[in-house]
Amino acid sequence: MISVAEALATILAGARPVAAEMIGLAQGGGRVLAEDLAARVSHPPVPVSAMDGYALRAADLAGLPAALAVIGQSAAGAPFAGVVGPGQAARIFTGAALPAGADAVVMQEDTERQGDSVLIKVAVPPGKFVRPTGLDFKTGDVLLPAGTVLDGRAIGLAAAMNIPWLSVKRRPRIAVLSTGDEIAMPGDPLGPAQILGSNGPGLAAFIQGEGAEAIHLGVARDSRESLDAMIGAAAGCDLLVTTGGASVGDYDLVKDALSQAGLSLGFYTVAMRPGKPLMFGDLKGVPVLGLPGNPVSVMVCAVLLVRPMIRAMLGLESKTETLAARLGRDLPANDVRQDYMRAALNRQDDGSLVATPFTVQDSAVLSGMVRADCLVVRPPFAPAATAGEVVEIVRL
Ligand SMILES: Nc1nc2c(c(=O)[nH]1)N[C@H]1C(S)=C(S)[C@@H](COP(=O)(O)OP(=O)(O)OC[C@H]3O[C@@H](n4cnc5c(N)ncnc54)[C@H](O)[C@@H]3O)O[C@H]1N2
Ligand code: MOO
Repeated sequence: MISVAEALATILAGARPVAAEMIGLAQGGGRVLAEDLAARVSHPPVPVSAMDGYALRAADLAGLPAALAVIGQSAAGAPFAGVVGPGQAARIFTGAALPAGADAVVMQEDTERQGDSVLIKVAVPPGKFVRPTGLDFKTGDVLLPAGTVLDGRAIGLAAAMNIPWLSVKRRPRIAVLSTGDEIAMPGDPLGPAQILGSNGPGLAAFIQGEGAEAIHLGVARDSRESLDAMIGAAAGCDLLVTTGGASVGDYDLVKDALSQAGLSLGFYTVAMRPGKPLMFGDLKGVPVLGLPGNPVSVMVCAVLLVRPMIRAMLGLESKTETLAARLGRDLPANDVRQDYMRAALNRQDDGSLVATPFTVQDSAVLSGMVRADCLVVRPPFAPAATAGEVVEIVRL
């Protein structure tokens, strides 16, 4: 059995970075930029008003109120072509270009319109309520560097930068293979001892959420024929994740089937709970992560191993973030396996976090994994701990 840190290092060493592809801007949400994005325009392109009001020359407001002749109007998209001279003003609206000659804007609320003139009741300095050219950004500014994960803010900014196409990292293609004679899929007719397969759908959703593409190969039966046929379908993927059939029972055939198919084994069994019968290797250029069948083991391994692997393939920081929290209850001493205990997380009045591991930690209890806010990390051979002690947690 190797340590979790060794297992992770081996897995990450097997992650190959994916290449780039071009997509339309509208498809960019959640994708990772492969190249720096530089603005192709300045924003705003010309000085514009930040308010509805009057564009004028600040120097005309030495004596108040000041009566100015209104000589035209500038609306967003329909600028005033004339020049605002001394003693003159132009009606202006938010986002409209500041007319030549004007150097400030007075808000409508501080004015009184009187036919063809306007009475200005407040003085403003030059530049007031004027957004200068390039206030937001200028042509050539690199605003979104390579490696940015594009969220709504970034997509909006790219649009404002006049970027219709994006070079992004290709989504890693991850094949998911569930195994087991007992597995039926939701909606299937159920035999007497069958259970519903949660690992495939759960893993696929997790993988999609991490910015990769999940390819569900289906459920292999506990036979070499079925396994051999389905393993072959993973050729060309960036990673194959199997679930189940990883332990030492008579029907745990996944490792043998993969070995026969040409797997070069990296490791088998990791000192972690859940997730001990974990396997990693290389199948003719496709990294293979063999997870145990227990649904909680699968989800914990997804968080701790599959996520970093996907992030490494996308060129993103792969280290799992941990936080400090106080224990909400006493815990016994730990054994040789690093424990990831499902726990509730609450914030105390003083702002500190308290993590309370559930009393049932069975790796078959998926509802507990879903109820959990975090995993409490217990290192191998950690001594008994009392409530209030500081522990490391991984938020879910
Ligand atoms: N003698 C030993 N027995 C076991 C050991 C051991 O060290 N010695 N390790 C235990 C641990 S820890 C784990 S974890 C399990 C892992 O076993 P397998 O990977 O072989 O998993 P299976 O036996 O195929 O399944 C375990 C459990 O999970 C259910 N399962 C499987 N696939 C799915 C699925 N797609 N969706 C939902 N549930 C699934 C399956 O029905 C079993 O109940 O081994 C222990 N035994
Ligand atoms: O390692 Mo198993 O995943 O403890 O249940």
